[in-house]
Amino acid sequence: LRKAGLAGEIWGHARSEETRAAALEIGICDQVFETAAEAVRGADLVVLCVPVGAMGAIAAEIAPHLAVGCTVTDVGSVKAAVVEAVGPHLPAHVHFIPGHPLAGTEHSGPRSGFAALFSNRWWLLTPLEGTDAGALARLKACLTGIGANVDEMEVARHDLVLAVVSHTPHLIAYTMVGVADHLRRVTHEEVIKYSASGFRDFTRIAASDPTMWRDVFLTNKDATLDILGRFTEELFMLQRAIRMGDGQMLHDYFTRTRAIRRGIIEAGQDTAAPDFGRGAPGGESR
Ligand SMILES: NC(=O)c1ccc[n+]([C@@H]2O[C@H](COP(=O)([O-])OP(=O)(O)OC[C@H]3O[C@@H](n4cnc5c(N)ncnc54)[C@H](O)[C@@H]3O)[C@@H](O)[C@H]2O)c1
Ligand SMILES: O=C(O)C(=O)C[C@]1(C(=O)O)C=C[C@@H](O)C=C1
Repeated sequence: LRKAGLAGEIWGHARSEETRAAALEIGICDQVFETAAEAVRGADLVVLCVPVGAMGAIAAEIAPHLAVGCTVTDVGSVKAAVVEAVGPHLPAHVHFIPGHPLAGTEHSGPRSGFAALFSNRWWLLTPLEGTDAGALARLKACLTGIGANVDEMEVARHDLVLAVVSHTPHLIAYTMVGVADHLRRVTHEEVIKYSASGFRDFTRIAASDPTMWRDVFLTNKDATLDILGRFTEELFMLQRAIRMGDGQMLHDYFTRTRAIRRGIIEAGQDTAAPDFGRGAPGGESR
């Protein structure tokens, strides 16, 4: 927002003195406050950026302090749970428009942010019934102004789609790294020492914030369990093909998945390109 010149003043809140000081030091906030209530005073736009499970408490705290006509949005990875937790606290004189940028890294904290993070990435909005058209248009203009591609989606559909493209893949990465860690004890560290790039990508994902991902799975339970069930069925099918020596089945399957990957690249949605280590000041490199 700052780089695009889209905000007059940016005020922030974080619980720890260290995080507030970092936000001032790197210049992403003009002022920081010890409470969320102080940080939202007189704001045109409020963005909630806490783990999904913490959204409700923050909404309750800020609700009495929100200006008339203010837009409240969020960046939570799950939408139904946020709508349920935040919506009831907000007064009728504010516009609540839930959102989710499909961009991020395994790093946390203000020093992991960088101006190009949302550039050419999807930012999904899940407007609720009766959302003010003017407020929605202003928020969209703001997000496209920072380089994001904005789309609208219905809340339940968002949670199902994200269970496929983000939540379940994270669970699989966590599991695979757990399996390797268990094996490491048997193989005297060779697993980690010789891990090839496929496994290294899994370890990057599995290094993501534990609180954030705990909340994702606790709040997008049904969709994740549905996709995980389908994943397990496919896995058993592949397991059987390996056991039976069914090379044709394996080849056909991998040909299909290769086409999906190529489709993603052709659509310009390849996320492998950014160098997160370089792009995230202060963040660890991959
Ligand atoms: N990291 C990603 O890849 C990514 C991408 C899209 C959306 N999101 C969503 O964005 C939100 C924030 O994630 P982030 O990656 O910016 O995390 P982050 O760790 O950088 O920031 C979260 C902040 O919330 C604070 N916090 C945690 N629990 C809190 C509580 N109970 N009360 C008040 N503050 C609390 C933390 O101290 C931290 O300052 C989450 O809802 C996450 O699901 C993350
Ligand atoms: O590349 C990463 O580190 C991410 O996992 C980012 C990622 C994802 O693509 O799944 C993670 C969670 C989100 O809610 C949005 C984006």
